[in-house]
Amino acid sequence: MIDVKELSKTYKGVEVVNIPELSIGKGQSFGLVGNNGAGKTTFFRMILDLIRPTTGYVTSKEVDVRKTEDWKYYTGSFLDESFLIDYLTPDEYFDFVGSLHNYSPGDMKEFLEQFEQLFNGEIIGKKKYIRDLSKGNQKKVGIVAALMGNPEVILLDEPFANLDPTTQIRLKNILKDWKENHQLTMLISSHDLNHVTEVCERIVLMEKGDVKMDVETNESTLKELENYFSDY
Ligand SMILES: Nc1ncnc2c1ncn2[C@@H]1O[C@H](COP(=O)(O)OP(=O)(O)OP(=O)(O)O)[C@@H](O)[C@H]1O
Repeated sequence: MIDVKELSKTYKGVEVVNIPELSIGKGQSFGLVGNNGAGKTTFFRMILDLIRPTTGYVTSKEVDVRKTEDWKYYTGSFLDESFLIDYLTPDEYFDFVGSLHNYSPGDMKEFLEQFEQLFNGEIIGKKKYIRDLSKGNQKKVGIVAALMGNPEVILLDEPFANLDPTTQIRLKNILKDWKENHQLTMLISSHDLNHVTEVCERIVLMEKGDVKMDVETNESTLKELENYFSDY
């Protein structure tokens, strides 16, 4: 589904991403971990064609993401708040994103109903601008908007950060459900080793731009990661 070849990014002579080859299959849940500055967000930004690689390329369904817009129709993403339109209310923002996917009011109602628990009564119908929401609630808006249009692929940067424990558990269940029932390909970067190993069937660990570990998640993965980071 997503393939990376000879991908690198260099800033001022420092290589911050260097991934010779990596493939993410359709329906895979792919977890990306690594300390601050490891290159996770830079990697995701290159997948989304938000920054230009220094070398190499990313393909989605075998087409270079820099060469067409086709992948944008089946790819949802939420990397940070800059993906939102913060002078809108969540309702207005969902209507806007929904209009891009030709959602009818009925479609929208049905779609949003799935997230009632996640929203916890704080998002819909509150007449609050997105910029005035808490960081966690902004994140909920961004993640839910990224799921609109039933994407085939979703990229989420730190989806669990800023969420309260109850919401983290709800989000985990939503992500697992979408992977199961919508065959969603998920790319998730996270510092939360517990959550990411629970949600993702594959874990890639980056350090200073390089892939240091690429494993299928099993019962010892969490321990291995904890050991890796504690010995770092
Ligand atoms: N526009 C830029 N100009 C210069 N350096 C940059 C730029 N963007 C990112 N970097 C550097 O690239 C490296 C990788 O950053 P990146 O944000 O991808 O790491 P990360 O793994 O997502 O980190 P974190 O876990 O802190 O979010 C860092 O050293 C960062 O300072």
